[in-house]
Amino acid sequence: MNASRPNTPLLDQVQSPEDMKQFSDAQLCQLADELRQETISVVADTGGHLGAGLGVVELTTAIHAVFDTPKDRLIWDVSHQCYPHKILTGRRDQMRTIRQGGGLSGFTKRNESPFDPFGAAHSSTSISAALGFAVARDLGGAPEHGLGDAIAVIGDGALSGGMAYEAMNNAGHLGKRLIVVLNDNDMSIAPPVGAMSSYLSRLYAGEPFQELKAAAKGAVSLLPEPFQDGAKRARDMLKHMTVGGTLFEQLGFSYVGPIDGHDMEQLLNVLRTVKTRAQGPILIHAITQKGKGYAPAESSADKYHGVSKFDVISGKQHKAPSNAPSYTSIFAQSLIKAAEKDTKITAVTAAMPDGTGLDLFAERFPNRCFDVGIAEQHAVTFCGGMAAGGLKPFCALYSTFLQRGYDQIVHDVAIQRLPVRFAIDRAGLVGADGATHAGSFDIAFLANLPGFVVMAAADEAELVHMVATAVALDDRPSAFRFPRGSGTGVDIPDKGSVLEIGKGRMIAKGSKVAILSFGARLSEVEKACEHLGAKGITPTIADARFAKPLDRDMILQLAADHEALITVEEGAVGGFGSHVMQLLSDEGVFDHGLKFRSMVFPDTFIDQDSPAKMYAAAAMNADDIEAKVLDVLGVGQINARAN
Ligand SMILES: Cc1ncc(C[n+]2csc(CCOP(=O)(O)OP(=O)(O)O)c2C)c(N)n1
Ligand SMILES: CC(=O)[C@@H](O)[C@H](O)COP(=O)(O)O
Ligand SMILES: [Mg+2]
Repeated sequence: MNASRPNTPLLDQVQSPEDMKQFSDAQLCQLADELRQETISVVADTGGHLGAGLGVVELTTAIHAVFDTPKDRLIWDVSHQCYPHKILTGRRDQMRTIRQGGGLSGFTKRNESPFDPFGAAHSSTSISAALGFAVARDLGGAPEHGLGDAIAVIGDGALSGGMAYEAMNNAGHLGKRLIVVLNDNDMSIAPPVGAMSSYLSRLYAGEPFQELKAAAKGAVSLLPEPFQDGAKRARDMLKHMTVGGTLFEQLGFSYVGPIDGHDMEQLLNVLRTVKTRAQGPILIHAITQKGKGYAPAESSADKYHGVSKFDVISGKQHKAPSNAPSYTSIFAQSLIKAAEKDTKITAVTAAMPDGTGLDLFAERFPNRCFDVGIAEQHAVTFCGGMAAGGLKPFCALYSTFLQRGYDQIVHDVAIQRLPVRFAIDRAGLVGADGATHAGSFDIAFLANLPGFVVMAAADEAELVHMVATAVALDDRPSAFRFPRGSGTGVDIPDKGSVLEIGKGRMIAKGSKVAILSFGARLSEVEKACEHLGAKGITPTIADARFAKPLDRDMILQLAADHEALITVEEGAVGGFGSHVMQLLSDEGVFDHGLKFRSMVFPDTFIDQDSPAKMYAAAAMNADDIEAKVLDVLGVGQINARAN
């Protein structure tokens, strides 16, 4: 814990936004300052998402001061910027548990507070959800707190996601009262990309910001004509403030801005006027700074998007030492090596260049690396097009975000049997980001697609081989998955070997029970078998490598040679184990009495914790595997432990 806590006399009086209502504007300014210090102090102790929260401190304070939350529904896009919001909405005392087991979520969550009307963590959903609340309000839906205004706060990065436009298209057509605040800090996780980002910059680049500030003192003048009393004067002023009809106006929104999202006076004036006068959809364009008010964040390249615990004075983060390189870096290095030899290799990231390691690839091959923004659907089809055009695209996405592009995988890749290579990072349970970020479903949703090759790396050496295999596999789509974090520390081959498609490998020959692992649980399987060995039980261990196509020969042989077969995978039901079961059933193996167990994630969403504890909750650690073996062999756990 950082020694001193900030002095927060006003914040100490706020248990809920209701308590802010009697504050003067000057006090609200001070409250925002205190909120910023408190946010820094919390995240220094816990780690988590910091830069985005610091950028919306004034916005958060002003929205809660002006609007009537939770009756007015405030929806944070992605919601990684929600820490100040949580502090103001009755959760300050629990903030130091954030992202930990049993603690607060790092994102908004419906079951955590009525002030979180809609859960988020994946991007670009806020306008759709807010529009849903607006329609529910107008059609008489009246849950617990009644329904007031619907307010979406969406970042410029999130605005690169297609859903945001689908929602604006619908909202502009419906014409319902809906408030969208565009929190434009000219940053995503990495610097933002794309034509939309350039467009937003043009909306304020040439503007004399100080003049705007002055103009905003009379906030009414910020509003478009329908809301103006002095229509003519305001129209003239608006001409200075926007670059002619904005895209948002063309879509049917009233556009207000750009305004200074750190100027409380401006924000309060604008929000109060919007609250009083808005009729249809309105977009308030607020210019903010990611990391605002904390020098180490402001000056760092990533604006302290996501940080470990850190020292408040120096800003130095306490990163846990690692004994092995990360899977991500092994993937990136392997791909770079392959791309040095094969000029057809390209790589695509959806706004996660650092997270996927493609920042390294981009340094080496700037023309062959594409950051498409938060646009996973486009990323997949874009790769489909490149593959159809004769390139060898690697679509590098986190498992959880790949979910966004599923129809594109089916329709634009699999049905056309296009050789897109999916490098699926963050497969399995990821830890502090919790259920929204768990990579649980990709095995199931890919292995059921005809023609797909689906691999999982048991360790970082295997990952090197799988990259080589994917490069070589040029007649159909393929995917290889690997977990978040450090590898196991095995020797890493200089050069990957191309694996035989659909062939697993034997790790250890034993008897009675065979454990067939798919992916990175293999080390836990080996640990379990060490313990079992001490009890006189020596399972056979095999690494399947492929969930599709299955190694039929190996699986049928394991079934023939053992009393029991157990599959283990880091994924939900419907994946590898289900395919093995289908094979065994089709081949009539169960007719002859094979005992079969499939270890998969339970049918629940597992909340955030350390990965080891999440795997314990999923009953998939070494001791769970050991217990499963004992159970299937009918050996009592207690007796076995006593032996
Ligand atoms: C669908 C999806 N893809 C990727 C991400 C990862 N991600 C989380 S925050 C973020 C950047 C968001 O930028 P912006 O909306 O501008 O918010 P800021 O952090 O700048 O406040 C990204 C890419 C995500 N949450 N959801
Ligand atoms: C909010 C979000 O989606 C990302 O910031 C995510 O938390 C990053 O996760 P990694 O730390 O695994 O890259
Ligand atoms: Mg941003």
